[in-house]
Amino acid sequence: MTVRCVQNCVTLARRAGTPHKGAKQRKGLMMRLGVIGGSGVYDIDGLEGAEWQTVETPWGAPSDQILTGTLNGIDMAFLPRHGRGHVHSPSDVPYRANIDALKRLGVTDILAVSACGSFREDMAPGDFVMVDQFIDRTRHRASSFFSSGCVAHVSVADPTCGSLSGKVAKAAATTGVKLHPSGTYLAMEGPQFSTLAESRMYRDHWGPDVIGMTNMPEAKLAREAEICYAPIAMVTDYDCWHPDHGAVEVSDVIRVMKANAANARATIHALTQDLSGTHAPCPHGCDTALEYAIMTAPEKRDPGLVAKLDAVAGRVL
Ligand SMILES: CSC[C@H]1O[C@H](OP(=O)(O)O)[C@H](O)[C@@H]1O
Ligand SMILES: Nc1ncnc2[nH]cnc12
Repeated sequence: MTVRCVQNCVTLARRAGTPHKGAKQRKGLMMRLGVIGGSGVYDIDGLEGAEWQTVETPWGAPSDQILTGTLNGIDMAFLPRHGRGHVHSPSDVPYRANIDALKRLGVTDILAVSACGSFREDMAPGDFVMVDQFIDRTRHRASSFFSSGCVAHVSVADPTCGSLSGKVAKAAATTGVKLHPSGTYLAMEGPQFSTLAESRMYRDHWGPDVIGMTNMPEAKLAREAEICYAPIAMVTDYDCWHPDHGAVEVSDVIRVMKANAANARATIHALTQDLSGTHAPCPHGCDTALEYAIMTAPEKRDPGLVAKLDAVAGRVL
């Protein structure tokens, strides 16, 4: 199935209280849970009415088709960040198309699953970290939907949704995995892993807890699209700073990733069992991030760019 410009249809259906087939009956705004699967997580099982949908966006094609359906009565939309078969390098993931496509499908909340290296002895391979801060060292990626012709500035002081992250943490805890409730993720450009000097500098002077290549600009774009975003980072290695572990090898990462992926799937299942299916107004304001963010006067806006922003910013344009 191909979805083109469905934003208005989705919004109208949700406001009219029309539940998605198989979804729980709801009062208020309907939740649709988006899951972005990282390395090792290319699908999720158990969806009722599962269908891989092609979604077109003004920002190009997303990483892959999007798997929709319901899980424990919750509307779901799953997108493998690197595509099935891991075809997109971290620098080339179409981050804007991915977030736009999820928004276009009516996603209100995103659980972002990622592999990461650790800078802390006590964050060991196999542990999960609820990331709540970022240091953005990416350099070659479009990091905003907005630009000249429609300028907007959203706050990313608190770049993740504390409310959704709390629910994800509770779900992850049911799997028995060791969970760290807070952590700072350094987003590097990649695709090479860090040099020893970089790894030591990050660890000794900058203070991040984990390192990965993909959560930026994803988190910033989710905020611009007014979607609650909860990243869960699954530790696969100690990066290269650790005297007992040496360089990061993909073979080691893949071995740990397989166990992590099973725990990620269990977390997603537990999360859907705990959700009501309603997206209550976000207490942190994620879903109103654009309220006062757009600076460009209406008569000065570029109509072409405004048209491209129909899904992510249609609420305020
Ligand atoms: C396979 S290790 C490097 C690779 O894994 C992570 O991807 P994701 O964040 O999508 O799980 C990391 O960021 C790198 O892209
Ligand atoms: N050490 C590391 N650095 C960057 N990305 C990673 N993904 C998994 N391990 C990583």
